[in-house]
Amino acid sequence: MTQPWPAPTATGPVHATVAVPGSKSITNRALVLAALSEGGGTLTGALRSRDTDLMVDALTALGLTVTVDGTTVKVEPHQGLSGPATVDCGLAGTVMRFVPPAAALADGEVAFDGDPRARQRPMGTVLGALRALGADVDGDALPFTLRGRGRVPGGAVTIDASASSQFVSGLLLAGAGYDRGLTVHHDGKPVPSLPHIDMTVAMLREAGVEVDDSEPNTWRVAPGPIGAREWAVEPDLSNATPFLAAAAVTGGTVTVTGWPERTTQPGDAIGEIAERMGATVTRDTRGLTVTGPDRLTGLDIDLHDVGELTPTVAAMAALAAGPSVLRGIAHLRGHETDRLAALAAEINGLGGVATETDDGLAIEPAALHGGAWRAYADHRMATAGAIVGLVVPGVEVDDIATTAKTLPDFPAMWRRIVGGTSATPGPEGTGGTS
Ligand SMILES: O=C(O)C1=C[C@@H](OP(=O)(O)O)[C@@H](O)[C@H](O)C1
Ligand SMILES: C=C(OP(=O)(O)O)C(=O)O
Repeated sequence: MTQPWPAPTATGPVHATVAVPGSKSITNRALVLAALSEGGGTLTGALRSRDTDLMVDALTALGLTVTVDGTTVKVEPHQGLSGPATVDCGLAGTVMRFVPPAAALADGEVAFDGDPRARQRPMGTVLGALRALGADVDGDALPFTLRGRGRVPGGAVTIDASASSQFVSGLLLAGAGYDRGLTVHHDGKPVPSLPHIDMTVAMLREAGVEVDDSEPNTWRVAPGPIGAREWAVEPDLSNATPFLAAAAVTGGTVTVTGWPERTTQPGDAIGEIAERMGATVTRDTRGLTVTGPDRLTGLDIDLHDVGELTPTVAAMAALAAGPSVLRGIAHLRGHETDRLAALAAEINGLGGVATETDDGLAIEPAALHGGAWRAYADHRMATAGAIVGLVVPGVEVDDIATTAKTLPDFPAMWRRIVGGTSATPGPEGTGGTS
């Protein structure tokens, strides 16, 4: 356990320009697609973090040559994946849900495990689907072993993806490699994080794969080769949200540079959310800029499509002048931690009034005081504590190092923006010196 991190308190409005490193979701999809393309692939602007290192390590364990030079990552041309191999999923949903469907195409045994909490994250749907598609794998959760036979028959499968969009994305990413391709049909409560499935579909198409998503809740991937290509990774817009929140909660102005004009990243929704809470938001050639009001207003919002933003939005809501209701996010109970329980506990621990509902959180305005803020090994819980600490003196995050999951340089970048200088990625692209 690291030392508690005294969250820096802003002495006035935060003004900064921030460049965030590449998107976790795009980086790990591009790596999987390069691993399934005989020509490999090159990523520029890739994220370097625990989750993406775990993906690189997984592909290396499966016999590929992956070279990493700063934020350029190259998967060399290859003849396919092979075992025996051991894959450490850490706590990365993208590794535990994306690699097994790809590894089913490997020749040889592949053993998967991860952090203690990863063993509790929902996984049975993916393994059940792989069995139905003809892969040889036991179990319903980590750890498990997959016995790859170099090919998967594929075909149609019906799953309940209401616990995670990653179940669908993982299967789709590998489906073109299955003999008969793949049709995934969802049957159950609505699938969360649909923009992340749109991201998967868009990237598959960019790699030359035919995907039919014209029918709601059904995705068809035609069998065929995946093209080798260069992937220019967009900045991680979810990781940008704490920095924009810093402006929103202090009445300052923060610009995140390189904001894409069009994107499938759910982080794009932060503009509309900040506006609804009273901030002014502009998009121009410099990026996306948020200017905070004197005091944020609360909001009632369905975050089902953009659940990844919940910790940031909850932190903003805890500092707002009016009540908020965050809905549509029951599936967050299966994230890095039970995020609904964790957010309610930590906000209440500082004197706030947050209640878990069936599918989200209700947060009432309250005067917060300093105290401990637990991160629960969850990068976004840690950054939510940092946001609260900007305006509430004496907040101490127990494990700020957990931000290394997707943004290893978060503490340094945060210190710089609170100190009034710009934060840009360093030579390794992980948010170094400005
Ligand atoms: O596919 C992806 O890259 C992701 C999908 C979402 O997962 P869920 O659908 O489980 O929320 C999101 O929360 C996660 O951070 C990344
Ligand atoms: C839910 C998240 O991560 P994972 O990819 O591990 O599911 C997240 O980053 O908010």
